[in-house]
Amino acid sequence: MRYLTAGESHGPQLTTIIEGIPAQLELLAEDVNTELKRRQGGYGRGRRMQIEKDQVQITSGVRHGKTTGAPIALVVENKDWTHWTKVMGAEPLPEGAEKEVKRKISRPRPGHADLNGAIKYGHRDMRNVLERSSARETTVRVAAGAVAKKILSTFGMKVGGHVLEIGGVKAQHTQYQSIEDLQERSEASPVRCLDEEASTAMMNKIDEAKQAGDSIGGIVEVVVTGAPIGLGSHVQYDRKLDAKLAAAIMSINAFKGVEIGIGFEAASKPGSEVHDEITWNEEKGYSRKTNHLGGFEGGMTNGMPIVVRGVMKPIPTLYKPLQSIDIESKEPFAASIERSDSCAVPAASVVAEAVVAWEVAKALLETFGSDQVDVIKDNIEKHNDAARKF
Ligand SMILES: Cc1cc2nc3c(=O)[nH]c(=O)nc-3n(C[C@H](O)[C@H](O)[C@H](O)COP(=O)(O)O)c2cc1C
Ligand SMILES: C=C(O[C@@H]1CC(C(=O)O)=C[C@@H](OP(=O)(O)O)[C@H]1O)C(=O)O
Repeated sequence: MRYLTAGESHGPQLTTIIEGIPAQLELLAEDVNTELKRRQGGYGRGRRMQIEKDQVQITSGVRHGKTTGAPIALVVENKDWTHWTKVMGAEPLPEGAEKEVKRKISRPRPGHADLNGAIKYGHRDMRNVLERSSARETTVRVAAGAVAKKILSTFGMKVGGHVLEIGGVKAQHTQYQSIEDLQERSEASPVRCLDEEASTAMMNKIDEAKQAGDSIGGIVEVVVTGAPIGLGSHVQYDRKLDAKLAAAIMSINAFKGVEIGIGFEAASKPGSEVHDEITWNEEKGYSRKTNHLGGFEGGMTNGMPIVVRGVMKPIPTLYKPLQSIDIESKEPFAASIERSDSCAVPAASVVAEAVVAWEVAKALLETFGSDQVDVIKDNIEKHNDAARKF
């Protein structure tokens, strides 16, 4: 199972081609659109999200609501494209037309990909970098994640995500009864936080940051339930599923850290308070009294819920200018900008769900086969039965 994405932030569309999805999986455009809508929401977003109304077109690999086993192509249009056709066209500009299009971007933003990308690829117009480094790309990663979520739900696994912290405001009440409870309550909060009091304080923080021309980051958490024991493997470094999840979270724009389970807290605790004691009964088989390690030992799932956290830095584009250097004049300047998000942590929690779902679904198919749904289902049932009695 693999996918690539293509598309620029202000180009005509974003595309993903997904390979290795089993045949006979029920998949509707609506399954994808629900996730796209969730990613567009969340308090703290800028004006761009009022322009876009993300909707997927499934152009390959699905027929009459079911996957065929062929590559799946998903396309999402950029509504903003109509304002950018001249600036972003693929054809060479006609003579004299350069003046009509916006001037070259020569002023890199601290914290964004602008300067490094310009030097690496030799672009004196940094638009060639920012168009692709933009988190607009996460639209189609969420689309691919929606397909992964469909695989997981078909085999009894569920994914939920929520926000734990924004701009230093920490959620105090993060307990949930079930994954459905987590999903419902995070959906009801404009910042996707389970703690109602903290939600309000987070929104106030976002307003304050916006008024001050600043931006803020935060922490998100993703939970996956129902994973069989043994996804991933201890036998080779590049088969450890916890490592793949860490890379997936770090691949999201602006993410700077990852924790599995209690993560960094483990540094200050004795082993007796970190390792999860093992139990067994006939009905459930092996289980754990606690889940400090977030569902992983030896790079493999242990049957407990997978718990992954990620930290997002504040958005780099600021209305309050930071100093930078114009690459043409080599003079310092204070950046001025047209529009940006002030906080995208709630939206990023949806992206985090998608990338985690993708890695877990991929590991699931690596272990149990990838051609057709019913065969995979049988394989999982047999495995779960054997693990219970083991
Ligand atoms: C959902 C989402 C929305 C984002 N919106 C913006 C934005 O409006 N302005 C901005 O400068 N960066 C935004 N970012 C962050 C940048 O894309 C990111 O900082 C940039 O690609 C550089 O990568 P790095 O921060 O991982 O080094 C957003 C990130 C995410 C996940
Ligand atoms: C378009 C999206 O996010 C964009 C991510 C982004 C960035 O620099 O990462 C910059 C902004 O784009 P623009 O400059 O066009 O306003 C965000 O709106 C999206 O999430 O769909």
